[in-house]
Formats: sequence, structure tokens, C-alpha cells
Amino acid sequence: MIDSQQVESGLPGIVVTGASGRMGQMLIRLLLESDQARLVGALERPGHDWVGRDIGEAMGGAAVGVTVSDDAVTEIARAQAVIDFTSPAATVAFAELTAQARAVHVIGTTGLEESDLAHLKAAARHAPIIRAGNMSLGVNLLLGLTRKVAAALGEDWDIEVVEAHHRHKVDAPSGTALMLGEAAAEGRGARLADLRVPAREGITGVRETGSIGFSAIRGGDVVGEHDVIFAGAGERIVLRHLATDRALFARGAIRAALWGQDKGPGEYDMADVLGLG
Ligand SMILES: NC(=O)C1=CN([C@@H]2O[C@H](COP(=O)(O)OP(=O)(O)OC[C@H]3O[C@@H](n4cnc5c(N)ncnc54)[C@H](OP(=O)(O)O)[C@@H]3O)[C@@H](O)[C@H]2O)C=CC1
Ligand SMILES: O=C(O)C1=N[C@H](C(=O)O)C[C@H](O)C1
Repeated sequence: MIDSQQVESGLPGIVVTGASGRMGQMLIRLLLESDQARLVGALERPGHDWVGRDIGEAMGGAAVGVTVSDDAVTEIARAQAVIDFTSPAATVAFAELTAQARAVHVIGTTGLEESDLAHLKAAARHAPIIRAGNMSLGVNLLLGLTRKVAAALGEDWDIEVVEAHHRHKVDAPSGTALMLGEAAAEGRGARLADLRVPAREGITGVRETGSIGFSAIRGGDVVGEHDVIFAGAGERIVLRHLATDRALFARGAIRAALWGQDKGPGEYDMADVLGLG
């Protein structure tokens, strides 16, 4: 339950979008327990059957005093931060409102296209946007390791990124896989767009030297697993991250929302939040 102490304490007020989603519900649970931030709004799309209900009750528990709303303009106007794990179209729309409210926008949504990123760039001229395809410390450390290993090994070491996720995931490769591929390409002084090979099928021909391949597995309730494979002659290096609890991502997102409170407009990522340079 939201208590008056939380409100009076002046803790940053956070609105969660996609409140009924896997990440939305996880964020709400953690925010209700937090002594550093407070939940001030829970958004769902118009027509969703949770709209108008207390979010605690909708999630199967006791009332917490926050009603699920479909009025993004009103909710975001009173937020210090918006935490957003939804879909690319929704995230672009929320970015405009969050910029107008001069609130911090923490974006975990993956599957964003170049055109979506251009909208986010424009919004970040007015308020901070912190975006990462993965909010965990482990993956953000792995990005640096991937960059280093790719830089140390020659092109005769083939790089493949393999990821596994639950059956409900709608985008592939995962946002994390693309970040890891980007880090590997950077290590080689190149852009991923020039090296990327999507999932293979049929008569593909032999592997192109220097390319970076992607494979995705979908099934069950896998939270998120990523391997970066460096395959050489007679040996292989595998850098692996296994996420076993999506609370990990929610904690990272809340940390980002707090970190962003004294930041000016601009685009930031989890390396900034975690001080990883
Ligand atoms: N960066 C990170 O660390 C992580 C990123 N993710 C990413 O977060 C996103 C969400 O994942 P997850 O929680 O598992 O997905 P879910 O499908 O469980 O939740 C998504 C939520 O967003 C809502 N939503 C989608 N489109 C809109 C819209 N146009 N307007 C309003 N609400 C909308 C959905 O509502 P409805 O059900 O009505 O469609 C749903 O409540 C994905 O892109 C995923 O890859 C996930 C975990 C970690
Ligand atoms: O959809 C998910 O669940 C996840 N998505 C993110 C991604 O696309 O990398 C992060 C995490 O792996 C879970």
C-alpha cells in the first residue's frame, strides 16, 4: 500500500507503462516496496480490462491506492520518471509526452527501428532518456568484455551471438543480442550493420570471414540467455550471461530512473548509470 510517509518524503514519483505486462507487474511490485521511489501511476492501453481498477487488486493482491489509467497525458504530467517496457509504437508515443513533462524516460523496450530511434533522439533534446536493451549489470559488463575479446582476436575467429528467451517474446534477435553484436563489431573497428548475418536457413554458402551471425531460440519460460561465441581453429571462447529472474531488469530500470533525476536532456544508457564508462 502506498503510505503517506512515502508521499511526504518527496521520493521521485514513477509512472509505469504497460502495467499488466511481465515487466510492468515486476516493476510495480518493486516500486511498492521501495524506500527510494514511489509509484504514482500505472498506464495501460485504452480498452484494457485493468483500466479503472486498483493496480494491486488487478495483480491479484490488496489495494494499493493507484488506479490503472489509460490517460497517458495526465499520468505522465505528474511523474518525475516514466519506466517503459512496452512496444516500439507505444514507447515512441510515450517519449513525446515524457519530454513535454520534462521527466526522465527509462526505456527497456526492444525491437526499435531506426525511425523509432530518430523520434527518441528528438525527445531527448527536452529531457533525459535512458535506454538499454538489457538493464542488468552482468550484460553491461559483458558488453565491455565482448568488445575487448573481439579486438584481441583476428578475423579468423568467427563471432556468433546465440540467445534464448521465453515463448512470449515477439522480437528477434533480442535487444541484448544486438547490443552484444554491436560491441563485437566495435571491437573490430566496424559497424554491426556491415557485418550482421541474420538467422540462417537453406543453402547459405560458406560463412563470410569477419561476419557476425545471430541465432534465436524461443521456448517455455526462459528469462533470457546470451552467448557470444568466438570460434577459432581447434578452440572456442564462449562469453555467457544467464538471467534467471526478471526482477534483475526491473531493479536496473528503477536504479536508472533515480540516477536520471539530476541529469539534463540527452540520451544515456546503462553504462552511464552503472559508471562503466
Ligand atoms: N531492457 C531490458 O532489460 C528488458 C527489456 N524487455 C523488453 O520489454 C518489452 C516488454 O516485455 P514484456 O514485459 O515481457 O512484454 P509484455 O507483452 O508482457 O508487456 C508489454 C506491455 O506493454 C503494453 N503495450 C504494448 N503496446 C502498447 C501500446 N501501443 N500502448 C499501450 N500499451 C502497450 C502491453 O499491453 P497489451 O497486453 O494490451 O498489449 C503489455 O501490458 C519487450 O520489448 C522486451 O523485449 C523485457 C525485459 C528486460
Ligand atoms: O523480452 C524479454 O523478456 C527480454 N528482452 C530483452 C532483450 O530483448 O534483450 C532483455 C532480456 O533478455 C529479456
